[in-house]
Amino acid sequence: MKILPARQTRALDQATLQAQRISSDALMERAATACTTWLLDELQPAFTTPLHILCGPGNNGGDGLAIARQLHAAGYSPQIWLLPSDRYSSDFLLNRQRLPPQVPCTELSADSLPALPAGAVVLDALFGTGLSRPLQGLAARVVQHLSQSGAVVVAIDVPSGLFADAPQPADSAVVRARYTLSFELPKLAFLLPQNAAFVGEWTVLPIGLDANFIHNEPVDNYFVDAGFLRRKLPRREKFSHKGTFGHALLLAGSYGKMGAAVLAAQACLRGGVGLLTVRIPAAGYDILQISAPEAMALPDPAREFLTELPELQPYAAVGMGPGLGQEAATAAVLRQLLHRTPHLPLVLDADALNLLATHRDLLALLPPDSLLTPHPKEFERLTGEPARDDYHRLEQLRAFCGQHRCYCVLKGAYTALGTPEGAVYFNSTGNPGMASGGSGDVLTGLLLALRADRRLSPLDAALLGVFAHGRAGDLAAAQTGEAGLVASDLVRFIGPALQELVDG
Ligand SMILES: NC(=O)C1=CN([C@@H]2O[C@H](COP(=O)(O)OP(=O)(O)OC[C@H]3O[C@@H](n4cnc5c(N)ncnc54)[C@H](OP(=O)(O)O)[C@@H]3O)[C@@H](O)[C@H]2O)[C@@H](O)CC1
Ligand SMILES: Nc1ncnc2c1ncn2[C@@H]1O[C@H](COP(=O)(O)OP(=O)(O)O)[C@@H](O)[C@H]1O
Ligand SMILES: [K+]
Repeated sequence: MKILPARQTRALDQATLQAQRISSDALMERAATACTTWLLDELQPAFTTPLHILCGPGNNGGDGLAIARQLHAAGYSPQIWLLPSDRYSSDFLLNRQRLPPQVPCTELSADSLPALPAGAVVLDALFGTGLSRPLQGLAARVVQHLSQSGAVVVAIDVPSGLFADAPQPADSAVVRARYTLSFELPKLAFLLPQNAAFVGEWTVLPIGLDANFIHNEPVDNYFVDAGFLRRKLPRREKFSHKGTFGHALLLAGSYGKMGAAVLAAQACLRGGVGLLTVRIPAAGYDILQISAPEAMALPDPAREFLTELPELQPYAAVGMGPGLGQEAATAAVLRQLLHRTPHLPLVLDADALNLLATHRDLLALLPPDSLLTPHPKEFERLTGEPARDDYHRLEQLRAFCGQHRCYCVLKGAYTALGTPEGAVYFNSTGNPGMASGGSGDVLTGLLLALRADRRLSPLDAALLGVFAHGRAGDLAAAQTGEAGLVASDLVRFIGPALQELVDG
């Protein structure tokens, strides 16, 4: 799915009206119907639940008024609270007129705020994508009142006060929603950790906006769901052989961190690689042979950390990083690797990234289309500059990928994949159960397998790997629970996660 900035959302609105020859109030009615249906199906309030709808002066408020009419028709008793304004949108005014007289409608003021008992349901339809400045005065007072109540807040389109695709000043008043119901496409704001407390659980409700316009509109940001990846992972042909899927080399492990090498190796094998060779320090030889017998071990002459780069000729892709440590001799191995692999697909993670950050001249040696997988701290070391906020970090991601012509997987909830062209793809799978040691090593191994598969472009390999890794986490958590999830569980579910992508 594409992620459209607020200004393009308005153009999409207009394109839909023209393409479908409908009036703007008919589109608003669709949006309201989608929200009302969600409320009745998912929230299932009792007829006695106090239902308050806060309406602003624009089309977001218009949505709120239309939802109120629909809820009234369904037998509920919503109460409307209007934010006074000197200018109302025409569809707001139309829906104000259409409101049955039995629906109570009160103008908000500092002395007239709704009483909100715990358990009341409040629909926040104050401001949506038309927010042009931070909330102040009465609107801010209403938001504060809402935050202090124990009400269940459902934001319509966007929590009021939250910009859909830009940061707001610290301490701005923003609605803290339990649920956010957004139309057609997700907003960038929903995907950033700094907004989690405002957005709550978000859902995208399809309202039939013009697919043609969406298809043709250039964007910087994408949300990757299963539909987005349909048919990107080819099935294994009947007469394929292990050479078809590539021979990967993994450089990983150090004394005390051999498990990282094992996890990455197992994940690479489950990722469908044709052959895997693992370069581990000598002390890891038995450990690897016993825990990943399908992999070939190529022990380093040194016992505890890597000191020598093996011959690279046989390999289709090289991964380096998990459990590596940051010894000077290992940095020298990374340097040799970068010098000798101008055209070999590379996956770099963990200490390989930390070594890049401390030996910054190495960054210039990165072969084009290299794939880096930092978590936010590793990314900060790579850029050498702390991000001001999550939006700034995204700009750093675009700049970094552009400057070094690389793909960079910035890990976390909604992992963000940056491309050399400056696009960012947000992943939709995964869960907090994956926030435990070793999950990243599994990702590295899986990505290495997909980069060794010459059938896949660098972008598709990265998208598929990140998605399947998170999906494996979701499948695993369904059995283990989130707290009980460990990285080896991810390995067990890589196969099923990839198979889902093949089967579509
Ligand atoms: N395509 C779609 O997805 C569809 C979208 N639909 C709905 O339309 C919504 C967008 O509607 P919208 O453009 O009328 O903007 P909205 O957010 O209601 O507010 C604008 C008004 O608020 C004012 N204002 C702004 N900031 C302010 C502030 N801080 N403090 C005070 N005032 C402030 C602003 O005034 P101004 O900035 O001009 O001074 C203007 O009067 C969208 O979120 C969705 O709910 C659906 O109905 C159909 C399909
Ligand atoms: N809250 C979360 N939701 C979804 N995925 C998560 C979450 N927390 C962590 N992950 C995923 O788990 C992995 C953790 O990687 P990393 O931080 O490198 O761990 P480690 O170094 O311990 O292996 C990443 O792929 C990340 O996207
Ligand atoms: K809103």
